Amino acid sequence: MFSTEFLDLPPLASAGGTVTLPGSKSISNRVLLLAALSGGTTTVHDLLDSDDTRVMLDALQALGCGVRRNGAQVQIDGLDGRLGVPGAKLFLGNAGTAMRPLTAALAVLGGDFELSGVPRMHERPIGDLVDALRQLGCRIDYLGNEGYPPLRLGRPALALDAPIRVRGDVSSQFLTALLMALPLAAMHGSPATGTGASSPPPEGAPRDIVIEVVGELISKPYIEITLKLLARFGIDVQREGWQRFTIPAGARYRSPGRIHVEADASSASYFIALGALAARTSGSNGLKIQGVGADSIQGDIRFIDAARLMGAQVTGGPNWLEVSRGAWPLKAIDLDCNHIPDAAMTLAVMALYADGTSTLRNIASWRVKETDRLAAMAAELRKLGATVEEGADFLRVTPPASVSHWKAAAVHTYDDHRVAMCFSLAAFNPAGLPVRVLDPKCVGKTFPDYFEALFSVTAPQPDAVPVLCIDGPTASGKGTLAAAVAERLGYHLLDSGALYRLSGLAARRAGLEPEATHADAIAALARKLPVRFTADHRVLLAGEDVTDLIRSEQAGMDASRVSALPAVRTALVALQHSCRTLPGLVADGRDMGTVIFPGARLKVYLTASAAHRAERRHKQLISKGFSTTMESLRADLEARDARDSSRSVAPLKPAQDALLLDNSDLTVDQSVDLVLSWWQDKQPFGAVPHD
Ligand SMILES: Nc1ncnc2c1ncn2[C@@H]1O[C@H](COP(=O)(O)OP(=O)(O)O)[C@@H](O)[C@H]1O
Ligand SMILES: Nc1ccn([C@@H]2O[C@H](COP(=O)(O)OP(=O)(O)O)[C@@H](O)[C@H]2O)c(=O)n1
Repeated sequence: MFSTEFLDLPPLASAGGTVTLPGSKSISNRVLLLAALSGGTTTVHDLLDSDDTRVMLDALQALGCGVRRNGAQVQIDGLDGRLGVPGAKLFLGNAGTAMRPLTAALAVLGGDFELSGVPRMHERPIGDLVDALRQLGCRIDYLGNEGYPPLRLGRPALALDAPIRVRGDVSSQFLTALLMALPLAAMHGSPATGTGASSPPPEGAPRDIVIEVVGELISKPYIEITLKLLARFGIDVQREGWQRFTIPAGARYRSPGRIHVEADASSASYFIALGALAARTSGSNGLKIQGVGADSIQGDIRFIDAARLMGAQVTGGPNWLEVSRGAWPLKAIDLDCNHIPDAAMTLAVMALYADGTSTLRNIASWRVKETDRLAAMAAELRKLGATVEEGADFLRVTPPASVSHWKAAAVHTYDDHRVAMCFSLAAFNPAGLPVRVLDPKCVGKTFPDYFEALFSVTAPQPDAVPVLCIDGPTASGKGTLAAAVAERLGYHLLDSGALYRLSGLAARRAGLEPEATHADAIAALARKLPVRFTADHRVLLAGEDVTDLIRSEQAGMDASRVSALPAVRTALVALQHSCRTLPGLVADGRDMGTVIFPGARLKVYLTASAAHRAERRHKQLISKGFSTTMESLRADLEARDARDSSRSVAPLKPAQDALLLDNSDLTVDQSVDLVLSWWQDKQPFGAVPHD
């Protein structure tokens, strides 16, 4: 996951290959709650690992459920309708799929619970659910604003004789919450008085429980998911149209033992759109999406129909889809999107590539999601150059009038995963502009590795992957600076010195003195270096961890000597070029800006006085347990400077267009901030990274 302040997406050109999607958020959290309410143990396969599911798992654990994780598999020891650790205070982040069903289940069960979340959660209405629950005798108090979390739940005196009425026109999550909670009452009958949290509700006469929906029910497909999952857990709800739902008397949750979570159909929408709007990467067979098929139980899968209307070609099987570009430009649409509220956001971005004005209707529910999505989408689409009309419940998008009307935008994401994922698709703009996504980690809500998945199936426009070079003499702080800058930008890091150090080590191990007579043999070793850089910054040579070994002064000297051999330098070129991958690269060395990446967008030539460098290296080596003296170090580094600067091939010198930075009197943080400000100046997003 990218946890950077922003992520710059270079202009993208094509898509191809296979992407495997994470499990659905809606299904994951419903399954977790149902497993918790059932008796026995449920093994959940392919559970989504995200902020919202973690929130739910933590809450269930706090309520006394056994939770065991084993990769994408989780075992839940259910409590057979007897959930409840009295006095539990549950923090539910911004997870509506946890807040609503838990409110209902805990309010029906009774106990002293407090449910709260992040500030945005306290702006998301819950009054209609609370009204419905109060109607049936639940005791619920608002701890903040009337109609919104946080909530305190007390002990109910359930009255289930009359049908329970719930509004269906604000969010279908209210009805889902009631459908999942009320079998608790049907299971035990309706107690006349409140029940203790830790003791089972007393038995009464089991009776049918009826829910009536007031107003037109929105997001019906989500209710279908709820009903299908309830059936898997032994509860067969009878439905009359979308107005009346009956939970039969004596209904009882039964664990299915094991259950698989489908991949998220809303997440699939970004890749369906990608296949529809990107050219096919040469040599690939189009874009395959693994984990969800056209017969999915999730309503958002109907996004396929909308994408087809816009021109996408979609085929598929039970657990996969294949998408490619059909009509191009895409065809403008005018569509009622009530049945695909989440995925419809993706259509708004596809509309940027359409042949006219598109209108998305009946999407008022966007206003009460993670953010006011109608306002958010309108504002961010406008930043890209689109003309947008925002109505109470519709959005009308006209693409930029011509290529030159597209604008490079820093997209604000409002802590809303879907806004971030949608706008990544703007990187296919015909103007070849990059797109900045602010706060990219918000995708953690449902799809933590979204951007990694996107990069794995997309190809950039030629030469579009940005490179930032940092060259300079030994111990000037290149490695430190490069690593910090790469981390702040979310870019890959090329420590080219390590490649020369590894080549020197490989030569030594092969019994070759690092000198000209062995140049070809060492070059042959360098060309096939069995090197691997791990995510935790270790360097492996043929599987052996040599991270510390290659940092000795001896290894540095050997590196300097092999690096003077032209054949070795040539042998390492392809490996260095192969590191330039999405979303970008920070390259550290001696000739990054002069030879390897001459077209790099920013080149920094980093120096510090010999005295400062010797002192820094001394501290560094002593802290790693190597014994050395300042005098020998200074002599070594001056010898290395001389050799690096005087060699015939790729001598150490600043590139003509490099910016010089003498950091003798700067701290590491000051150097990092300065280089990032230079980088920022090269971007088309304006001076400040925020809007
Ligand atoms: N601006 C700086 N001020 C003080 N010390 C620094 C600075 N930059 C780097 N250092 C320290 O100097 C040492 C050598 O830095 P390193 O990044 O390994 O240099 P290089 O890659 O250029 O050989 C490290 O211990 C590092 O923490
Ligand atoms: N791009 C590069 C990187 C390193 N090198 C050589 O490899 C040696 C080790 O590189 P390094 O960056 O790890 O060295 P230090 O700067 O840390 O001493 C240097 O002394 C250079 O001679 C090079 O020639 N070209």
